[in-house]
Amino acid sequence: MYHLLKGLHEYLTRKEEFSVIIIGLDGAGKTTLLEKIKTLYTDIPGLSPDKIAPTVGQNMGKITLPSTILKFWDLGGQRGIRSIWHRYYDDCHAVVFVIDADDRERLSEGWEVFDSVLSAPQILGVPLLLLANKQDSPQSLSVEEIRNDYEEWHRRKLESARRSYGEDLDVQHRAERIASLDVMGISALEGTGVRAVVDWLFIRVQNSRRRDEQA
Ligand SMILES: Nc1nc2c(ncn2[C@@H]2O[C@H](COP(=O)(O)OP(=O)(O)OP(=O)(O)O)[C@@H](O)[C@H]2O)c(=O)[nH]1
Ligand SMILES: [Mg+2]
Repeated sequence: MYHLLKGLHEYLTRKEEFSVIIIGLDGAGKTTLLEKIKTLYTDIPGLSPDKIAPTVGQNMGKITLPSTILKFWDLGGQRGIRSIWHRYYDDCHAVVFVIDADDRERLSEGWEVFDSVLSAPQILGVPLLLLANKQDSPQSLSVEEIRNDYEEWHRRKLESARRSYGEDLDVQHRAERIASLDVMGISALEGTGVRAVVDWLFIRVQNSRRRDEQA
């Protein structure tokens, strides 16, 4: 009887675990975001920003939500480390791409990398969120400006690709993904917008799981 009740209790209180990867260029604020998420959602506060060093490899953090555990993988963004990202693609349920909206000089480098993430076959159907970080900085580009900048960059890239190689078969699919792309503004440093990001992830991982089950 005890085992039966224990089993029933475990069944009723079980939590499903989903993996979220946080990627983007070095210095975009990924680890600052993960540490802020830990502070807001766990009993153990995350590292304060002055204790955060560039990530060599990965950091992991878990948070518990109603019937759900979100497991975050914050991956190093330096050029030489980006080659490990793809190893996490097969097992992730959502992708968060962080852009430094305060660093105009590295925007096109960021879009180049973002574009390769968008076209990675393993994550074509996975929920993807673009974050315009550092909104606390007065010079930072707004969410609208970030979206426009990416669309403009992408349009220019397509034009030059068309000139060199003709029409790309993948264009239609990519255009749809960009049109439905969600972009949110946050300050990982101050925590503004961070709860909205976690809410978005919570809803999207549940919805995409349901679609998997129906398929
Ligand atoms: N003003 C401001 N600065 C931020 C914000 N988020 C991060 N930073 C700063 O940006 C710098 C880089 O932050 P990290 O979190 O280490 O960046 P990262 O994306 O993890 O970098 P890598 O680990 O090298 O890939 C640090 O000096 C942070 O304090 C933010 O929201 N606002
Ligand atoms: Mg880091």
